Amino acid sequence: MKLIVLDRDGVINEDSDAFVKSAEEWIPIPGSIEAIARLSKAGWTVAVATNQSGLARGLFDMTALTDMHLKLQQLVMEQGGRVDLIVHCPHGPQDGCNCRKPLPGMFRSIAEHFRLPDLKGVPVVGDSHRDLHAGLVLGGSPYLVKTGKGLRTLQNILPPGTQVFDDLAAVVDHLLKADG
Ligand SMILES: O=P(O)(O)OC[C@@H](O)[C@H]1O[C@@H](OP(=O)(O)O)[C@@H](O)[C@@H](O)[C@@H]1O
Ligand SMILES: [Mg+2]
Ligand SMILES: [Zn+2]
Repeated sequence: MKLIVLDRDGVINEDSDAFVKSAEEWIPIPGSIEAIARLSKAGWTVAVATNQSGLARGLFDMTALTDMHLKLQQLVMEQGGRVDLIVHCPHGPQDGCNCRKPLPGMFRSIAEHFRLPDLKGVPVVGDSHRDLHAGLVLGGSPYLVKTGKGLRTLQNILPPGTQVFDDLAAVVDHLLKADG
């Protein structure tokens, strides 16, 4: 199974230090929607794993989050692709959950959803260290993009084997070329 796991804010859509709180604020990064559709059409299964502490912080509610994800799905479907699974951590930093990246809970859920024992070799694309670390626990291959918080993340040591690309579109170009 050709599975990829994407972080959301800063990889698919523009991030904000003020959080992305509504569908109106949810703006795709140029090329990302088309990149997801290209993966889909090439037979890849696309999952998203996103920390959404804004829920715990009371900055937005589940209706707003659902609207953001419907917008994502709609835009990708208009390009002939689809997002197969979106999982989110609704908790805040102090809630002690096991799903908030860098903890691997969401990645375990994704593996279970697709009946996989782990995520060995599955590309995990993020803009923050926590995205890369969470995926590594199950054997994911880390990809850092320079969008979102990526340039900041690049200032510090990256997990061994991390591949760095300008954006999600460049990651997808690389993966589809390797697909042959
Ligand atoms: O990049 P993903 O995981 O898709 O989502 C990140 C967002 O949930 C927010 O995560 C927050 O981190 P804290 O939750 O406050 O540590 C901040 O970094 C916000 O700027 C950011 O929008
Ligand atoms: Mg992010
Ligand atoms: Zn959580």
